[in-house]
Amino acid sequence: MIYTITFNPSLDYCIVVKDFKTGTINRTVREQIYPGGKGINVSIVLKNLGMPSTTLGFLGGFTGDEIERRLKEQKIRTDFIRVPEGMSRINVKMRSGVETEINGSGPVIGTDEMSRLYEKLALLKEGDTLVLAGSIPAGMPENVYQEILRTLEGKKIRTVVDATGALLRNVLSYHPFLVKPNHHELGALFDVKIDTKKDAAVYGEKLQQAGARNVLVSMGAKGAVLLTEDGQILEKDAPGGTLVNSVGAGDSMVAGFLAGYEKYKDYEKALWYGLCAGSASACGEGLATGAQVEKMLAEKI
Ligand SMILES: Nc1ncnc2c1ncn2[C@@H]1O[C@H](COP(=O)(O)OP(=O)(O)OP(=O)(O)O)[C@@H](O)[C@H]1O
Ligand SMILES: O=P(O)(O)OC[C@@]1(O)O[C@H](CO)[C@@H](O)[C@@H]1O
Repeated sequence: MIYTITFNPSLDYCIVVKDFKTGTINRTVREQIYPGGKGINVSIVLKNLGMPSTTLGFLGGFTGDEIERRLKEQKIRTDFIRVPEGMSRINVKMRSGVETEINGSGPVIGTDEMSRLYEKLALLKEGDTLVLAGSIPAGMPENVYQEILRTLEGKKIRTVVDATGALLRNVLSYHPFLVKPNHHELGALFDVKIDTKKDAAVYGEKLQQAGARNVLVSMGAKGAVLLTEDGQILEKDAPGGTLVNSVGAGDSMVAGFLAGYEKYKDYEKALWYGLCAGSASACGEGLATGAQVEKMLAEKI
């Protein structure tokens, strides 16, 4: 079974505003609301690609209820822990020529709720996959991802981490199966600017040297570089298409990679699956559907 953890789920309020201006009233020309948070997005795209998963994490308030209701509506298995105070955040994603995002900080997670998460994680079995993705709520220690990987050590659970900064750096020595920074996030870890696939490979290799088994560096419209545990460096352009909404493109790529790897046990095909899922999300409204990904796979492989 695949499990995704979203520490800080959200309702993504996606709006289109014509000529947005600060300091005045702007009105939307289009608005949509989706359940969000990186782990949740991975679960949604996995479901769209025919792979079941269970969403773990923390929810609070009426926004938390709505996130869960929408996931259940999509027949996605949920096993969230409720926080007694505060509400899950609403993240604003605005398109007005460019994309602007305002992400909330989310409710405080208490020690009781954290213990309940560890109880759930203790039930994971050999062969399961755990995806840790996204930011953590304010006040939570930055070693939390590392602690989770530490408790799973030796259990033969495949771990995937899509996080930034210290959250990512701290897990590397626990040999995650996959880490997926984008090129900006990878550059920030080493205080460099990464613009080319060659540089992405150079710095991606440093993550492998620090312990990651496979490193997938996504580069937006430019595609991605995959460094595999068997020593391959695979570079691939993204399938073409016009950007509509990049929210969740990276999460879709993680889902596509996992689905492709599960299906073919082949890194090159998994990379291509990931790219097609990422691009199908980026070039359409909402997250990639199974049909959109299939269409891209069929056209370009
Ligand atoms: N403008 C685009 N055109 C086509 N494909 C895109 C575009 N942007 C992203 N993608 C696809 O999605 C994948 C992941 O994108 P990106 O590198 O932006 O991830 P990310 O920064 O983690 O995304 P996000 O944080 O927006 O979810 C890319 O490798 C590519 O396949
Ligand atoms: O604040 P975080 O946890 O880093 O990112 C949260 C978020 O921006 O990531 C997803 C897209 O990847 C959205 O659904 C969600 O709003």
